[in-house]
Amino acid sequence: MESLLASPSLYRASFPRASAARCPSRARLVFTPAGPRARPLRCGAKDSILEELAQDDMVNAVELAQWENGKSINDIAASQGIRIRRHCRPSVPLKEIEEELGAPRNILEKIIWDKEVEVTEGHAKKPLKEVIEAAKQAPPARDFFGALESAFKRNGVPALIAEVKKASPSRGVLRENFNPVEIAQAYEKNGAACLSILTDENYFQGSFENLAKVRNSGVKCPLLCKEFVIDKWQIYYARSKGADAILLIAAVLPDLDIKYFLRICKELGMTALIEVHDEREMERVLKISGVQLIGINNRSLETFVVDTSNTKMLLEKHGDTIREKGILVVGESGLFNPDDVAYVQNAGVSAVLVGESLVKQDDPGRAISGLFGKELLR
Ligand SMILES: O=P(O)(O)OC[C@@H](O)[C@@H](O)c1c[nH]c2ccccc12
Repeated sequence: MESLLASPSLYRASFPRASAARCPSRARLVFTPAGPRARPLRCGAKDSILEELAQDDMVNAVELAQWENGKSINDIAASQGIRIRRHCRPSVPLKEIEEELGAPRNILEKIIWDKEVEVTEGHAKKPLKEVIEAAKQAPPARDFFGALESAFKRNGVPALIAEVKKASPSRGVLRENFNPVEIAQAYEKNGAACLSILTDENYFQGSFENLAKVRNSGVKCPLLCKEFVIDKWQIYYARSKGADAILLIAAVLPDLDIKYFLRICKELGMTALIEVHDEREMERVLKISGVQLIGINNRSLETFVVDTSNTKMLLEKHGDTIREKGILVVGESGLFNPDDVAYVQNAGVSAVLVGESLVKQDDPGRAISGLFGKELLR
């Protein structure tokens, strides 16, 4: 079976620089998703993306050493300050996993544990090869980053990424009569630069079907697939359904995974929105080359606490580096009125990601001028 949770950390044994002789010890240590006896690791197999990363010196010595020593993904993550653990065994009943790891420590960890199961099912339904092929057949990706840049210039207020969001674990159902296409069209008509479509079903009542429907409805805005990405399969799948951009959450993904997934996005012509919430995540992400777009989430996905001063605090500290690198920043979550938008704009964002305050109103399209205090030009 193909490596099911295909994050690069689980590809250690197939890393081209790793010698075959050392594979057996790594094979014992590497967590394979279906359990320790799942399959022999393919020692000699190549992963061209990792090969490229290594050649570009994107993979640093510490990362290489971690691989070669067969460190588990949770150890690597913890060494980078990541608190979210993976269980890596989607076919094992959750009860058994909880006996070993304890209950999920917070909602984000729970979401990720469920996502591991979901992604494995996805692989079984549609093998990676097929998904890659479908992604390559899809019409070309639209320029998500460019759309944000030009909308910011055109309007003089942060470009809007308007979110098509039915529900969330913190707020429950936001809109009963939920028609994703109608909402998307209303957003576009009223000046949204880009749209964000939630695809997680379990916690946000979203779907890939919604993404495809919006893409096929004639909406021209570039689309962000709002997903909890842990595996490259999801990126190809999102592209095959029409996504132009994908969210990568630094609280969940070790550096190497971010680098690896960025490379896939580049290959597919997609933009990656890298989400950070705290100082440590921001520092990690700023060290990764090729990052164009950073989202600062004002909401902690671990506690649900929303605090817009988070954007200000992180930009006060890192604004200079961000400007030097030409990175564009998106202020995410908890924005309700023109004062909120002005506050994050003054802090230095060029775009905002807004769901609740638009989707809850009778007319989500008209809600846009209320949010900005003026009409947006398209
Ligand atoms: O509905 P709000 O508070 O306007 O937030 C939108 C968006 O920022 C939020 O949905 C979000 C930001 N990052 C995420 C990661 C996963 C799920 C959801 C999110």
